[in-house]
Formats: sequence, structure tokens, C-alpha cells
Amino acid sequence: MRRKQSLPMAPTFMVSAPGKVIVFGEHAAVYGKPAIAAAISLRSYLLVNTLSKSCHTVTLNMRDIGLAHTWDIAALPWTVFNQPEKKKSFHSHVTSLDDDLLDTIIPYAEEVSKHLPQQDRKIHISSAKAFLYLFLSLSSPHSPAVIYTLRSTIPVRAGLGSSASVCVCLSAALLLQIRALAGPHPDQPPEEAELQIERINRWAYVGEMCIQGNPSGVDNTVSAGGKAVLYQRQRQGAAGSSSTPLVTPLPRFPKLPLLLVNTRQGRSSLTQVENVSVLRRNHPKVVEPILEGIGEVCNSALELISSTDFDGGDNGSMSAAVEHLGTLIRINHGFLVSLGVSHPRLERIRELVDYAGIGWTKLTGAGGGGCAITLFRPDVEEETIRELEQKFEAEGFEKYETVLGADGVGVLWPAVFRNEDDDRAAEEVDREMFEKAEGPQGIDRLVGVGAQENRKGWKFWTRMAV
Ligand SMILES: Nc1ncnc2c1ncn2[C@@H]1O[C@H](COP(=O)(O)OP(=O)(O)O)[C@@H](O)[C@H]1O
Ligand SMILES: C[C@@](O)(CCOP(=O)(O)O)CC(=O)O
Repeated sequence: MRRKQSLPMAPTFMVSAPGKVIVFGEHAAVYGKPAIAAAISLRSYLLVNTLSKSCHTVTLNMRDIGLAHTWDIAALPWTVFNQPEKKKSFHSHVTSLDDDLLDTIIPYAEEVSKHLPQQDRKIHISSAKAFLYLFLSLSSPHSPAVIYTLRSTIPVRAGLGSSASVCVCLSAALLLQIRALAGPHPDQPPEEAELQIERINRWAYVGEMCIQGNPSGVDNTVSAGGKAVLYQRQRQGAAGSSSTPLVTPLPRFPKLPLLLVNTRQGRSSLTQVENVSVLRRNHPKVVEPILEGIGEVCNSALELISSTDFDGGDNGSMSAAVEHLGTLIRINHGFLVSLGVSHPRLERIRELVDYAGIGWTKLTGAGGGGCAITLFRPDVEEETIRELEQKFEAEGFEKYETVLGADGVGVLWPAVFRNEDDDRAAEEVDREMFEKAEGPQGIDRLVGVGAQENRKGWKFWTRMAV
């Protein structure tokens, strides 16, 4: 007879975090220039199942990329991570990776997916590295056995911040497990909510460093706090200088019709950022003004957004403002082309929009493939947009319906959905169903934030408005 399984120790819960679109300032953001970015409605979801006390393993199950691996918790290199000079507390502000710790976890990360070709394994290893670095920093050898199951509706390596949203989910889940977060709850004071977002964001940045090398931090910041922000990394090094980035929420960020198109040309942000770094090193006098120029585009956009009522202004001034914003989009793309981070498929998207004469296009994210955004002129006919979309489809591009300015990190604790009108009809998120959900629509249908109007339970920390 089979032994009855013991009950889980903690309730199953779920966290979720959005992807993002960088509207202005990618790449230059790495060098301390300002960037404007907004959270989108595509999201990652992480289900956390705590197992019974008789289990002693931790499982990372990232179904979208085909990664499933189990480590014996006691066999992980705790002694190295727990040395007094290395040990970090959950409220530490870690701004760089520790090479010794990184070297220690590499063999454990490299245990994963040995059956796969090197190229596919690389993605698995980088996700495993981020997970292990965070798990060993925030958990303990006595942590309960857990299965972490991740699903995402964000295309991987497409410039929409998939890695940051995964890292925000991992950070939030691990911090919740060690009870290092308060809330979220509706009457939480804004200062307290901000503190929780920052705590999640800082550890998410540590995960991002494992995947991206030298990220600016804009992606994890937007994913953690949501909505739209102006982000500026502060240069480190000068005596007394702070390494805390400037983050200004942009509640007036306009809800303009933006088209998001994926080239389906995957690439790695790490490589793209490295390429720009090499270009900057080889041609400092040429590249520095380009990065400055991108920063100025962003400043000009900020000034425009702050002084224009995009929702309620008269038609004439609205039109002029959209034209201004569009021009800035075009200039920003031109700068990115000169940094060498465009791609023929991105240029094809821009070309099709330019031929139709209906808007302005730029790549978004690290480029080299990935996605482009197009802002349409206000007077464009629906029919013209439809024709353009058909051309995109015929040429193998993929269009996303998404909303800019989505919520940041959210929690479903316990992972149970209740019906709006009937609290008794609670439905627990089933791990197997979650794992098997078909594509982005299946994931959204099953657990999606706001995908079902009568589903309640998700709660979000909200950034303080300034
Ligand atoms: N759904 C996912 N499951 C597991 N890991 C993911 C997922 N999405 C992204 N990642 C991680 O993020 C990396 C992609 O990061 P990156 O190249 O910066 O692309 P993006 O622009 O989408 O963030 C992948 O190599 C992988 O390690
Ligand atoms: C190119 C960059 O500015 C944005 C990268 O975005 P993504 O990883 O392509 O989603 C790099 C960064 O800011 O860390």
C-alpha cells in the first residue's frame, strides 16, 4: 500500500511580475543616462509549492524553456555563502556579484540539462545561476523542500524584459518565504509599500547581474514597481556618491496607441550590451556623444510628457505633441542604429511603417533582433493599421496586444482563486495544470492577473506617486 503524503507545511502561493517596454534610453541607461520605461501586461508567474518535512530537495521547473532540475538542499555550498565575510542579510544592498560565490555555484548550475546542445543549455544555466545565487543568499540549509514552477507570457530574449520579470518573481518568492516582506494589502502606507518594492527590486537586480552581466537596473525596477518610470543609474566610484538609482514614477505617461512587433529573432541582451561596450572603448569620442544624445532625447520626452495633456488637450496641440514624441522616437532609433544594435528584421518593420507613412518606429530593449515599438499618428485609419498588420503577419512578424503601465509585482497568497459572488467556490491553482497550460493564452486563462474579471485574490504593492 502507498504511504499517504504528508500535508504541505506552508500554503502554496504564487507571485507575478510584468515585462516592460523601454520607450526611450536603452543602452545609454547602462552608462548613467536617463531612460523612460513602462510595465506591460505580459507577465511571468511563479508557483511555490512547499513540500513535507520528509523531503529535502529544491526543484526549479521552468517549463517555457524546458528546464527542470532538482538539487539536494544539504549538498548546496552553504558553507561558502554563510562565511561571516560573505553572508548577506535580506536587507543588504548588493550592487555587484561576489566572484567567489559565483565560482562556487557554477558547477551546480552546470548540472542542469546536460542532454541539450550547448546553445540551449546556456539559457538554462543562466536561469539556474540566478536562482541558485538568490536561493543560497536568502534561504538556509534548513529551508523546507520546495518546487518552484515558473511560466511566462513574455517572449524570451525579445527585449521585453523577460529575465528581469523572472528575477523579480524569484526575489519576491524567496523574500516572502523567509517572511522578509510586509503586505501587500490595500491600506498599506505608501512608504511601506515602497520599501517592500525596493527590497524585492534589489535582490532581483542581483539575479539580473547573474543573467545579464552589467545591467542598468531599469528592467527589474520597472518590473518590480510597475506603471511607467524615469530611471537613471548613478555612477559609482566618486567619493560619497550614492549607487542608488533615481526612480521617478510617471503617472502622466500617456496612454497612446503603441504597436509592439516581434522580429522573432532571438538574441542575448548580455551580448548586445557587451558589443556597445566594445564600441565605446574603441571609439570613445564618437560613442560618448551618441549616448549623450540618447539621454537628451529622453530628457526632451520627459519635458513633453510633463507639460502636455495627452488625454484631454485640444486636437491641434495633441497632434503637435504626438508629432514631437514621434520625432524623438525616430531620433532615438537612429542613435541605436549607429551603435550597431539594430537588425535587418527590425529595419524591415520600420521600413513598412515608414512606407505607409503612419507613424514612428524604434527598436526596444537591447536590439539585435527582438521587438520594435511603433507610435501611430493620431489620424491613422483603422483600415490602414489592419493592412500593415497583415503585411507583418505575412512576413513572419508577431504582433502583441499589450497595455502600457501595468501593475508591478503581485502576490496570490494562498494560490486560491475565489469567485466574486461566491466565496465558497474557491479553486486552488493546480501545479500540473499550471505546468501544462498551453501558451500565453492558456497561462492567462488559468492564473492571469486581471484576465478574468470575476477572479479576485491578486494583490500588488504600489509605488508612491510623487
Ligand atoms: N520563461 C522563462 N523561463 C526561464 N528563464 C527565463 C524565462 N524568460 C527569460 N528567462 C531567462 O532570461 C534570459 C533572457 O534574457 P535576455 O537575453 O535579457 O532577454 P530579455 O530581453 O527577454 O530579458 C534567458 O537566457 C533565461 O535565462
Ligand atoms: C540594453 C538595455 O538598456 C536594456 C535591455 O533590455 P532587454 O534585456 O533586451 O529587455 C540594457 C540595460 O539597461 O541593462
